[in-house]
Amino acid sequence: MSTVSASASGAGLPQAVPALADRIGALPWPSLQAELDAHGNALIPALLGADECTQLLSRYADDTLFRSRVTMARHGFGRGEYKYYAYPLPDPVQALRAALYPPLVGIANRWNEAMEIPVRYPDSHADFLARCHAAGQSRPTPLLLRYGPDDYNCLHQDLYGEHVFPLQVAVLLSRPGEDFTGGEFVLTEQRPRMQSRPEVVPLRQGDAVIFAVSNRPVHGSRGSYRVNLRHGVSRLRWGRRFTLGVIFHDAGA
Ligand SMILES: O=C(O)CCC(=O)C(=O)O
Ligand SMILES: [Fe+2]
Repeated sequence: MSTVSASASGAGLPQAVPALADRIGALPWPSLQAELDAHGNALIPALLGADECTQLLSRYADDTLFRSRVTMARHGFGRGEYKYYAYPLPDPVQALRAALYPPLVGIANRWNEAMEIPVRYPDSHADFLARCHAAGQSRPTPLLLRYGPDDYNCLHQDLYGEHVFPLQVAVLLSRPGEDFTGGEFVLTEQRPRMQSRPEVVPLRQGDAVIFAVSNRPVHGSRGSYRVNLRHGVSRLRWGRRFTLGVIFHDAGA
């Protein structure tokens, strides 16, 4: 296993923190996959350490890293803002995107089969991106979001063109209760002929949530059917909240 060394805070010996790809490889994927099948979302506790979170959010103002900035209120998306990273993605973002994709491909392919969607996904993220880019979806979609008091993110789906990878990941970079209150990660799921079902995912700093982008199959007594999902963030009561969003498909012009 390759490691990068990081000094432990306070007294004690330096601790070796496994590189991100190794940490992702060592996650309990069978149970995460079962959670995704059952609920359409799965929580990875402490995927990033506090230092990694701080590093990422502290570079929000560095515009050399980003291709564009979106003021959410201007588009009716909510309140707050976000920035899309430019290529080349900074190290941890690229590593997260490349390493989280392979363990999700099997679920994505299985879900498409159950929903009778003919698209199947290649094993490597580079190959999937080549498909996006060949179809004109070549702008990077990973993003950093920033919320302040009273900011929120309306329920939405991150679709950017014909090519869609059906799962995405968000990592909370701030500390609930200390950096902000409110600002909960919310998912809704609409089943045919039923009212929408809400779900709140309780995230702590460094936790990641894997969730369905727009559709997933649910197995019922008469076979499987397709449900429609959206995600968003409830209103912050105070403070500042940053999130890293990892979307696997790229965006069209
Ligand atoms: O800030 C959040 O928790 C939600 C971010 C989001 O919409 C996304 O990552 O696609
Ligand atoms: Fe989103």
